[in-house]
Amino acid sequence: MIEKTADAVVVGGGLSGLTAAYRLASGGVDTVVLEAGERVGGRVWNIPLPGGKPTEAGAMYVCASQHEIRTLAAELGVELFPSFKDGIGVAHLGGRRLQYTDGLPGLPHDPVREYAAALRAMERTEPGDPRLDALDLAAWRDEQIHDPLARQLFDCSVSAWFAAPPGEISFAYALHATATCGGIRPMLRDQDAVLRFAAGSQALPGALAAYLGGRVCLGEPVREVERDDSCVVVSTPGLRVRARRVIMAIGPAATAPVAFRPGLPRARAALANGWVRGPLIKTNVVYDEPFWRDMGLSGSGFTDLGAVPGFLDASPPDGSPGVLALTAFTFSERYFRGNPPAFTNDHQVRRAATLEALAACLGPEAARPVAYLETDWRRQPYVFGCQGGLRPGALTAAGPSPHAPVDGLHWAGTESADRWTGWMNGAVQAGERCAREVLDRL
Ligand SMILES: Cc1cc2nc3c(=O)[nH]c(=O)nc-3n(C[C@H](O)[C@H](O)[C@H](O)COP(=O)(O)OP(=O)(O)OC[C@H]3O[C@@H](n4cnc5c(N)ncnc54)[C@H](O)[C@@H]3O)c2cc1C
Repeated sequence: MIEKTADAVVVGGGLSGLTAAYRLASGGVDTVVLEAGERVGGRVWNIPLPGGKPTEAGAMYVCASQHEIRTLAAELGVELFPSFKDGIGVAHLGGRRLQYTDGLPGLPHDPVREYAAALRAMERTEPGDPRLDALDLAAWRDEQIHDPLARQLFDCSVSAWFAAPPGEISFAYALHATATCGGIRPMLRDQDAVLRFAAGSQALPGALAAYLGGRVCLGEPVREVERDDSCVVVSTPGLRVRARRVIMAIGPAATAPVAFRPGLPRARAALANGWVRGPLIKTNVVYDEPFWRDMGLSGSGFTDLGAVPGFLDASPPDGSPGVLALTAFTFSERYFRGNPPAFTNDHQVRRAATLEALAACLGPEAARPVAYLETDWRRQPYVFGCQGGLRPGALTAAGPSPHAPVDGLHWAGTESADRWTGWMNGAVQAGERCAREVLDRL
């Protein structure tokens, strides 16, 4: 067993942990980062396209009002560029292919109005009433929305925000999470024009890790966190680090395999027990070129064709090769509809259904990619799914300040963010908040 000492140890080398460690190390604090996997970045992960340019297996885009991540990227010289969005979008709904330039294409007015009214009602609801935490999002939806198409539009939106079934997410948690993004409509408006990282999003954790150098230890899964009055001892199978402060930069679900002595603080235990993991598969479909642009199409759209809820142009900045990125919500009823039971677990079946749906939107060329790259986030060790959220009751059980430091333990990770929780920006903001907490106390 190797023994080390440090002023601060950071558990988790995702964007949040690395941001915290970067701010601490820049402030002269002796810091060690312990990352379970063999790479940094966690849910931010570049994979190669044919020819070698990077694309993203996980998080990809940044919104204009996400100041924390944009400031950090600028500070480290990591370039962002406006994602391609010119041209016409395509929807495939109810067996019809519809084109649109703005809003919701050719859908009947009444369901769209009912959907929009529900979003406004959600925005107007004051959080804080504990009764709202007893409700799940699907129950609230059924109280507010009666038209089946309007319910489907609502489910599409909330699936994208939480990557989890509406029936499992607390309504109060949904209010909290969307409020951290400035509210529902500002959050949706912000996604009209997004930015992407020119060298793939993992360039940002890569730049942080390059600054930190030997302070980052890979392949070190933390199994035990022991604390007493004077210090905290963090152990992996081969390494023990004694420090004055620990930043846990892992999500609530990721704390389950870690033994805390004394036990996990009550509020954090409530979050860990109540966390719903986002079961999601991300796919990048690669073509020699973005052929849809020559057809005047933006390469973005949405469908009710099961395998492809939505897609967007994720080509590199020079537009070569052409890439369509899409996320499949493996929990959704729409995902299963019309597909065989093996669908979620059979790569070939998923590939065929995905290409068929893209061809229905963008024409037969979409069925002839040069590569089809899938990342199943249900199966990534140490990450525990995509965004996710809290089950009914968990927010109340966790109390008013679940992320407050306890006995030398600090809580980072995007799930603890005050701004844009669930997003990369939240990871950066929570990392910076924790670094300030530690700097104030050392
Ligand atoms: C498919 C997908 C698409 C997404 N798209 C976007 C997007 O377009 N824009 C956006 O802003 N966000 C997006 N997100 C969300 C974004 O990726 C996350 O909000 C952000 O990366 C979270 O960073 P984090 O550091 O908080 O957590 P993580 O990235 O989960 O990092 C935690 C790290 O801790 C490590 N770890 C876990 N347990 C231990 C342990 N016991 N010991 C040591 N290390 C441990 C993990 O290996 C991991 O590296 C997406 C996520 C996914 C999966």
